[in-house]
Amino acid sequence: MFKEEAVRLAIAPIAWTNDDMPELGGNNTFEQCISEMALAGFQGSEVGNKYPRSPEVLHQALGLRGLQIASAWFSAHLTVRPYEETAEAFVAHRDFLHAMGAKVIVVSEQGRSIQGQMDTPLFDAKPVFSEDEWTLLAEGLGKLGRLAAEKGMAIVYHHHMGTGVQTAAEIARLMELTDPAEVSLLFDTGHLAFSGENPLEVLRTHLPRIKHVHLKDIRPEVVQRVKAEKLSFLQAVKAGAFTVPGDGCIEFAGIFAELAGSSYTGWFVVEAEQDPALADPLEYAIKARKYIRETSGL
Ligand SMILES: O=C1C[C@@H](O)[C@H](O)[C@@H](O)C1=O
Ligand SMILES: [Co+2]
Repeated sequence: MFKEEAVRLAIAPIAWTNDDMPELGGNNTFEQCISEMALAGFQGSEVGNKYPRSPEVLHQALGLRGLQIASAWFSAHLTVRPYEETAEAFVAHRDFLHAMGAKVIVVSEQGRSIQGQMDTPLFDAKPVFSEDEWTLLAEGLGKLGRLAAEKGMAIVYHHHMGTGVQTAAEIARLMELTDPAEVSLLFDTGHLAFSGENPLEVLRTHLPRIKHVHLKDIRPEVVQRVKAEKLSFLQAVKAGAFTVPGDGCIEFAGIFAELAGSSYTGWFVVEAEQDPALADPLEYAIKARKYIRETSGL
């Protein structure tokens, strides 16, 4: 179904140790995490809070297990802080990822984001950007895109629950305001479904700009609870709102077919943050790998 060598499969360390809540999986080591990724049949990883920041040390540990770095998250604050502050942190992040051989840099604007607030209801309080904020975001992302291009890399914007770019309309606005040569898009199935969007429609609308894919599923009964009980994003994650592809309600067969028929090349990253005490990361990684093989042929 997929063209040979077009797509490689990675898995994010967030199922082993959670960057947003380091107490989740606090006992899981870096070595256990990457060994289990390889054991489950993955070729790549994103970067978690327990990963060594020395490219040499990280290369050595990953190389032993046949893994590569696909990318890593970067929090931008373009709408709330001077551009130079974001740019300085971005360049350090870019150079680390470049040394690791990654081609894309995941960027998410965190200005007025509620994703890290434990008690703020997710469906009541997400930021809605003003015209000035949209301008700051679009112009700042354009500049970050040019900084990425200096190293032959691209930025991929991560739409995210609880942020100013969450809905399909907000994604469309951002894509309109930015230059495709400077700003590409990350397609995260789980965040779109959680927000009430149809992931396949968003994929079809923006396919030429998508350069990175996060595969996560949602448990609809938990999403209902999040709305009814006014839970926050972090409480939703702890309650099990996200799971691996095939374990929730998202229809992945159509999504894989659409991507296979396109010119997409790059990584698919299984990214399903759950409490590792409740959802064994190796068991779920194996489950995801099997489902992707059966549904996409990868
Ligand atoms: O890509 C991601 C990175 C995480 O830190 C984030 O909260 C998660 O939901 C996600 O999609
Ligand atoms: Co994601």
